[in-house]
Amino acid sequence: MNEPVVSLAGVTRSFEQGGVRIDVLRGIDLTVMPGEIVALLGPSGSGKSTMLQAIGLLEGGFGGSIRIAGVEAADQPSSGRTALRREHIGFVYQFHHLLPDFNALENVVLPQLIAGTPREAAEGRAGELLGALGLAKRLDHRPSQLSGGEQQRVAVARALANRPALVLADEPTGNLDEATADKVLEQFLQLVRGEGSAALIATHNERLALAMDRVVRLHDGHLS
Ligand SMILES: Nc1ncnc2c1ncn2[C@@H]1O[C@H](COP(=O)(O)OP(=O)(O)OP(=O)(O)O)[C@@H](O)[C@H]1O
Repeated sequence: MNEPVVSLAGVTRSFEQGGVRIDVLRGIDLTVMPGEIVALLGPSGSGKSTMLQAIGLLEGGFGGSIRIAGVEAADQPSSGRTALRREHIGFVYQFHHLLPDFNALENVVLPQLIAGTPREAAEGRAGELLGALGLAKRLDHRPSQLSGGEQQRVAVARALANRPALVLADEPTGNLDEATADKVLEQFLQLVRGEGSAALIATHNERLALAMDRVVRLHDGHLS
């Protein structure tokens, strides 16, 4: 049987603010299988970003078990968690976080070079991904020379560049107008499906969530 790309068991996270403790995640269980696209819904402040940070191994402070590709993150030293993240996970945020001094192609090439891909292959892959997202004529544009929707599409290509088994997306179209958001999300889903990656996508948009394979809801620190 296939191994889950991520499995969470009893994941907890609390924050202390001004002497008050807030239990944001109170025992999250979730399994995502290879290629599965899951929508993460929940009201503002329910902990969607916190949950994605847990899975992305970007921060500590979480209780419970987080397994990425079968490996228990808590058993790993910091270098092991970084390696797990680099090897298996791609991120798309609400804001693109592209490097402003590099053009679209370079922004997608760079993470591949860091991962050890030869330049020619990295450029070929970046060109293909950006082409699939309709950006073939924008390769040499810097982020400031791109529209918001185009910037997010470059961020999508960058997230997929190293062929991650899992893409984590935190409101990836949250700062776009509705029509652009729909289009970008549709292209994002199509590309992720084509690549065979799994994805966990936090969104407020119930309608867009229905285009995904499964919907999970975060409420009062629990998933349903
Ligand atoms: N570093 C922190 N210190 C204290 N409290 C925090 C911290 N990070 C998050 N929180 C709190 O945890 C709760 C969940 O925040 P989170 O950003 O995960 O929610 P969200 O569901 O992603 O919200 P939104 O949909 O508005 O982006 C919020 O009440 C927030 O104030």
